[in-house]
Amino acid sequence: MKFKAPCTSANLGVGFDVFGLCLNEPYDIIEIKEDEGIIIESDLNIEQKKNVAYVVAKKMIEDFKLKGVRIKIKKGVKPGSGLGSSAASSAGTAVAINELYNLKLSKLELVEYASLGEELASGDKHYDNVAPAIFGGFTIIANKKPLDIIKIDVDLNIIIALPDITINTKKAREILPKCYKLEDVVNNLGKASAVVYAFLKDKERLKYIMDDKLAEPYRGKLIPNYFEVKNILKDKVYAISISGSGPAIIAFPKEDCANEVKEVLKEYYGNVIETCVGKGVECLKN
Ligand SMILES: Nc1ncnc2c1ncn2[C@@H]1O[C@H](COP(=O)(O)OP(=O)(O)O)[C@@H](O)[C@H]1O
Ligand SMILES: N[C@@H](CCOP(=O)(O)O)C(=O)O
Repeated sequence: MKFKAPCTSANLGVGFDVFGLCLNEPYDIIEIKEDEGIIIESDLNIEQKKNVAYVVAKKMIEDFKLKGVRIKIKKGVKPGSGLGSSAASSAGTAVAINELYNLKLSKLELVEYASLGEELASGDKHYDNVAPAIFGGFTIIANKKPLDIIKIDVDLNIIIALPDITINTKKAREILPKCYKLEDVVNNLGKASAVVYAFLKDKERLKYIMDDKLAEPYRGKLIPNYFEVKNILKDKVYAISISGSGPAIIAFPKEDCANEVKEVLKEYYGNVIETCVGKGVECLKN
């Protein structure tokens, strides 16, 4: 069987560890078949037990007493880009094993299995990439225990800039403060609520994505020219922000400004991807 496992953009500015958006591309291609034990082949230069796909497969095989799997992963985006590269492989593996062995797990259960990969990759069980990778669309982690995810279908043009540096999510989490000022927390609460409304009814209010006080002030400095580019583009986009922990930047261009936004991002960062909202992991071949 063959699956498309999409990249995702977490946080969307003010929704740290809560908001996530599935992208139509880039994506991993995951091929799976029955085998003895666990065999992971990937184009990453890491031993198989360090591959997020391994920990997800191991737990599912133990829990359901399965024979085993051979999984081949072709990466669509390099790890440490801020586009949920590890989540794409984790989510793709969970969905692929579910389909191969006809386990009939719910999406919430699949997100729980996939989150084991995120724990390995970033040292923290954050669900904001694996949730949209499995559900598609825009997702909200409403509660972690028990896990409750809200999915909203959205339709938006997206431009991603991929600066040519790597930011390790684990390290980008470690540089964040352990305590915040109440006014900063209140700022994000109000604006995150408005972003949900924006996705449902009023795109103009996506502008609140751009006012994050919890992560961007600390992480923006790690991305060359980030604040300058954000300032140049702020009136040509509904919103622009760091994607996940960066360095990728996600922009939602206004309808008549897409080319201009693309050109500015190209000029600063070279590598630009135009895409739209994705549907989550999809089976390409049975
Ligand atoms: N299948 C995989 N795909 C991507 N990264 C993986 C995979 N397996 C293990 N990793 C590890 O996960 C880490 C990348 O995760 P992270 O820094 O969160 O980047 P990203 O935001 O791209 O997921 C790297 O240390 C990488 O080696
Ligand atoms: N909420 C997480 C999201 C990390 O996303 P990634 O794509 O950079 O792995 C965080 O901001 O740490």
